[in-house]
Amino acid sequence: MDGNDNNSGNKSPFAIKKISWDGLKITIKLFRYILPYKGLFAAGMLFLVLSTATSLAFPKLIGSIIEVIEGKSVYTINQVTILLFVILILQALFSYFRIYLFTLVSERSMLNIRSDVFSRIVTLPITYLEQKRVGELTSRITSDISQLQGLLSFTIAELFRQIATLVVGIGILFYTSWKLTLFMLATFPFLVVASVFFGRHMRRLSKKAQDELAAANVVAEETFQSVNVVKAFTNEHLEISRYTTILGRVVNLSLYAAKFRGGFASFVILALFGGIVGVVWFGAGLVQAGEMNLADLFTFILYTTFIGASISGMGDLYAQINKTVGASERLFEILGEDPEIQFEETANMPAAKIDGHVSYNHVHFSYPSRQDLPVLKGITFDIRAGEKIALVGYSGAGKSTIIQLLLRFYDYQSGQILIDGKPLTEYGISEMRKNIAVVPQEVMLFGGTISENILYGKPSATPEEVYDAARRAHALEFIESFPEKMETIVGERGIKLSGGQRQRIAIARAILKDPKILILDEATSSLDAESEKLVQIALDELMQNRTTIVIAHRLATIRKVDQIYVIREGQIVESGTHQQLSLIDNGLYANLIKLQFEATETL
Ligand SMILES: Nc1ncnc2c1ncn2[C@@H]1O[C@H](COP(=O)(O)OP(=O)(O)OP(=O)(O)O)[C@@H](O)[C@H]1O
Repeated sequence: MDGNDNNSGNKSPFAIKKISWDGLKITIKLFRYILPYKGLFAAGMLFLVLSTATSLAFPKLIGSIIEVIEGKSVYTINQVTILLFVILILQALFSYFRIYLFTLVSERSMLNIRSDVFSRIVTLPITYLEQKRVGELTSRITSDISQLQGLLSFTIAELFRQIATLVVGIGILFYTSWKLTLFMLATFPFLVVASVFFGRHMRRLSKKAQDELAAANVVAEETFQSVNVVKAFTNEHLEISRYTTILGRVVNLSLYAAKFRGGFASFVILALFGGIVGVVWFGAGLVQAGEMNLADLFTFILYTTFIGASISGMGDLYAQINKTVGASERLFEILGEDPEIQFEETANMPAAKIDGHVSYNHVHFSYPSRQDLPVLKGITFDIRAGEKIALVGYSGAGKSTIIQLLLRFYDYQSGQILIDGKPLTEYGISEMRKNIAVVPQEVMLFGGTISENILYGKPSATPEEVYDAARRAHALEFIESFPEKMETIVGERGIKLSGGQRQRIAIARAILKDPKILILDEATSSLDAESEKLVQIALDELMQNRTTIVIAHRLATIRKVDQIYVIREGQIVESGTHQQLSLIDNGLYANLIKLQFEATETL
């Protein structure tokens, strides 16, 4: 499965595809998002037809003016001019409604696609999301969807207009003078062949430039995301040169492409006007021979320019459709992935009623991305409801992995995890996660107020409950010291909270969630004594009457737990209370204690 998933990422970024039938079908499938607005869309189409018709009537009317000048018309110049104005006004009105209606439909349907793609992304399993870069996922809901929007608000109209101009225009031309039409059409193959040739090459170049630009964006994004690391390593210079190197490639490619685009534009001018000169020459002969009148020649030339412009625009249009098909395929790939949970479930599913008895029986696991490397090799332990245990061991031993399995981020390969005697897999993912709260090592706060951040634990909580949770987490001490109190903005654009303060917010979140099972991933860095004491008191409060698993990094804090499991290379090598384990001669736990003790001594 994973291999297949990766395949799409391995395709050469420069591979240029023809618009495939399958791709088109996918794009058409996305049109189901327009269905709710089909009335508006049909009205837009009507205005498109009308505005195209009025623009096609234009050359005919100019021809009529010539007829008036030649004295061959029953109308006066003023009458024809008024008609021209009426047509102009109508065209302006029709275009206005066409643009407005198409934009309305595209904005509304894009809103739905965007939110569907976003909800699909957040409900996809971690295994899928891990393979993607954040920038890649972001560009799905930004540039790919904008591309589709372009299709709706611009490309469809252009496509229709150009095809209509071509078909109706050539029809009128045949009607006016079939001889001149055949002559004119004979010059077209040049334009068409050259358009196809140049168009294909241009697409290849612009795809390359786009890929390079995307790579540059990834560099920029990664730099901004970890700007602290960049600065701490004084690697600004490295990042700037990484970015400018890629930008240089983008510019070179674009300049190379510009040469072609320039050449193509010159060619179009030559071919188009050359064709017109040819038509004028041939047509003038026909007029002289009395086979055609002057007004028809005028009309003819105007239609020819319209048609020529349509044909030369076809290449661009093809490229647009090609890009849209690509974007739809990528969007559909995401929409076609199976989510781990239904989006409605995350909001509405109540927490499973459990006591919190957790047992692991011979659990074996390796990560999907590294299947050959067993990470857990037969983990067995039992935590009765309300008991507290700690997982201890060197970095990389598998402690966090044990927790990730409980949260169902991944599925284990063999063995069993039971909650209250029932296999974990028999519970719904959401109903089980609603019973678990995690106080992570690094607390991440969302941009917003403190109260919003605490509410993250239970979005339906009342302000009193939030206040109470903050009090029990000993967070009120610092929250009350801010002038805006609970409404203080934190996160990227707000004030920065200290590590201990952020931890107490996370504890308040967990208190509000009121879970049966609690996971404490201890912060590796120690807090100052005062903060440490407050966090510890808050944690003691939180742990009461909950099954608790502590991933312990600083052993001083776990003396009170009921049982300690020492993990080494995916196996439990020692278990017992702090007392029992510290007495084992040359035991791993005893050694870890000694190491930490020595480390604190030397500080
Ligand atoms: N998402 C992942 N994909 C592949 N391998 C992973 C993934 N996460 C962890 N591992 C690997 O699994 C092993 C166990 O990692 P784990 O994070 O469980 O260790 P840990 O005991 O929690 O370490 P630490 O104390 O440093 O957090 C490591 O070898 C790690 O490289």
